[in-house]
Amino acid sequence: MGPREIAVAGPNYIRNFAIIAHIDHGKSTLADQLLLKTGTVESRDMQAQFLDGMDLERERGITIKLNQARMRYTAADGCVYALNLIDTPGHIDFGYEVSRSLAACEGCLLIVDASQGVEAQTLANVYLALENELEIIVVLNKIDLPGAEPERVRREVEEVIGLDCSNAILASAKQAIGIDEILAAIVERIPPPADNRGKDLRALIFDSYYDPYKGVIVYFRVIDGELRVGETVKLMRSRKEYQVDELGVLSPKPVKVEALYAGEVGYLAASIKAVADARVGDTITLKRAPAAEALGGYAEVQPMVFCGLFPTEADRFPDLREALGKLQLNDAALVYEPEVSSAMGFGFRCGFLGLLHMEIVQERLEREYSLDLIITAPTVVYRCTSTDGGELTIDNPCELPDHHTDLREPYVRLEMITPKDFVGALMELAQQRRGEFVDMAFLTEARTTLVYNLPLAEVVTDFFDELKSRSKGYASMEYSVTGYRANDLVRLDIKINNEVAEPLASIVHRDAAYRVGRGLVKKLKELIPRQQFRIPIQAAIGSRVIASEAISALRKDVLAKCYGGDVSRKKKLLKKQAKGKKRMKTMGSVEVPQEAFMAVLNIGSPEADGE
Ligand SMILES: Nc1nc2c(ncn2[C@@H]2O[C@H](COP(=O)(O)OP(=O)(O)OP(=O)(O)O)[C@@H](O)[C@H]2O)c(=O)[nH]1
Repeated sequence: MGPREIAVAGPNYIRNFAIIAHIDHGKSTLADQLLLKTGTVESRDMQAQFLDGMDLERERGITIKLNQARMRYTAADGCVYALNLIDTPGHIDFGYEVSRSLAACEGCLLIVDASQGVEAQTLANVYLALENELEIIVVLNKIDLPGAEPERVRREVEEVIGLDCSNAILASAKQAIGIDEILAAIVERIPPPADNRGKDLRALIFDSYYDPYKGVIVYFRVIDGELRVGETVKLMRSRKEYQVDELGVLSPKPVKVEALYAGEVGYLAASIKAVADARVGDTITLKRAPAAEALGGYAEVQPMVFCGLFPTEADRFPDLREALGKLQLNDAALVYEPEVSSAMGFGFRCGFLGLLHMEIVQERLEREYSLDLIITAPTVVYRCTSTDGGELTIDNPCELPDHHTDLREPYVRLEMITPKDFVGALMELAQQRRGEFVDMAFLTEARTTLVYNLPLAEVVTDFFDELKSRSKGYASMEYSVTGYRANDLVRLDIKINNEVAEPLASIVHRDAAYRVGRGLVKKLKELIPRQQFRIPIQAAIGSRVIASEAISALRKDVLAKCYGGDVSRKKKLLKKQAKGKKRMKTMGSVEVPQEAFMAVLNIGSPEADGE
C-alpha cells in the first residue's frame, strides 16, 4: 500500500508526531535513524542530519526551522502506516512555532539524554506537549555512553515531570539501538488523528518558507475536510485568497499529490508572496465552503528584542534595505523600519523574537549579502506614559522622552536547572540581575530547579554565558515573558567629544546607573582608538554628568610621516588605515569601533566592574 492508499484508507493508518528534546540530547540523530530504518532515505543519500536543512543550522548544530517527513512503516500487525514526523525548532526564541507544530500532532517522542537528565528546555517542551494533550513516549537516549544512567534519569523524568516511565524506551540514536521499538511504540501508543473527513476544510499552518520560484511553501496539517489542487483557499486570519498550484507531502523530498485529507500533513504552493501572508498558526479553509470558525491558538508573535543595524559604508544603505526585504519574505517575525541618526546616518531599527533570532539575521545579512554592519546593543521594549497622558512603547533608549511617568519593563519567569553545587553561584547571579526569588525545589538528590522573576533586559545581556560559566556548563535555563512592571529606570546617555552618542544610550535601573555609567566610560576609553585630539567621554542622566574619562591625543600621527603634501602617499596611508578599522562609525568626529556599541552588555552585573 502506498501513501495515497494509506490516506484514502483513513486516519487509522496515520500517526503524526514530533520529537522534543533539550539541545544536543540527540533529536536530529534519532530523526535520521527513523528515516533510515523506514527506508525513507537511503544511507548513501543520508546527508548527516537530514532534517536540519539550513547551512547555518548545520554549522551551529541547532535546529532553527521546522520541517517534516512522511515515512512508510509496516507494523507488527502487517498493516502499512504513514508516520509523519514534524520537526520542531530547538530554541526558546521559536517557542510559538514549537507550540503550533505540536498542535499538528497527536503524540511526541520526548528524548532525554540518559547521561544528563531533565533540563530546563525538556520541561518547557513537555509543558507545551501536555497543553496540546499529546501522548508522550519517553526515550532515554545515549545509553551507549559509559556515563549513561538510564535508571536515574528514568526516576528523574517520573518525579520531575510526573510521566509514567515504566515503558520508557532505552535507545542509542548513534548506534541505532531501540529504533524498532520506537517505531512500534509510535503506532501502538500514539492515537490516530480523528476522522474529520466529512467536515468543511480546516488546516493548521505550522511552518512556511519562501521559495523564489514557487512563492511561499506552506506546511500544514489538515484537521478537517480535504483539500485538492486547483481549489481556491482562504486564510482565515489574513483573509487572503489563493489558488492552490501544487500540493504534496515531504518524504522528505517533495512528492506531489492531488489531494490531502483530514489527518494528513503536507505542503502547498499558491504563488504567495511573503510568509507574512501565510503566518504560522493561521487556518486554511476553502473559499467556496468556508469553515465557520478558525482553529484556536493563533497568536501574532511580538518582537521582544530590538537593535539598530547600520552599514559601515553609508552608500550600502540601499543594499541593506533590499537584503532585509528579502529576509522578511521568509521570516514573518522579523520587523524593521528605517532609522536615521545624526551620529550613525541611515540604517534600520530591527525587532527580533530573541537574541538567537537576532544573531541569525545579522549573520545572514553579513554572510549572504556581504554587508558590513555596525550593530547597536540589543534592548527590550519599554512602556511609559508621556506628559500628555499617551501610552508610548520605546524600543530605542534614545527615544525615551525626558519627561515621562510610569516607565515599565518586561519581566520573565526564569527557570534554571542545575547540579546542586552551583545553586549558590546561580542565586547570586539572579540577584545581581535584579531577580526576585520565586521557588527552589530539589529535582533529585543531585539537581535543583530555581525559579526567579527577572527583568527581560537583564536576560538579554550576557546572562546565559554567565549561567554557563558559573555552573561549568552544567546548568540550563528557560524563560517566558510574564508581563510588564514599573521600576525606577533612567536613561543613561553617553557623550563622546561633547556630543550625545545616541546609539550608546541605554535604560538602566537608577541604583545601577552610576556603576554602569562608570563602567561604560572606562570601557569606551579602552575601545576607542586614540586620535589626533583629546576626547572626553561622559555618562549622564539628563543634564547631570555621573562619570567621565578622557582619551588623550595621539602624539604621533601616521600622516605626520608624509607631512609636506605627498598626496598619493597620503591617500595610500589613509586607505591602509581604513582597512584596519572597517567596523567604525564616526560620532562627534571620533571613530568608534563596533565593540563599543556592545560595551553596555558586559556591564550588566556588579562583578564586571570589580565591585
Ligand atoms: N554517544 C551518543 N551520542 C549521541 C547519541 N545521539 C546523539 N548523539 C550525539 O549528540 C550530539 C547531539 O546530537 P543531535 O542529534 O545533533 O542533537 P539535537 O538534539 O538534534 O540538537 P539540536 O538540533 O541542537 O536540538 C551529536 O554529537 C550526536 O552525535 C547517542 O545515542 N549516543
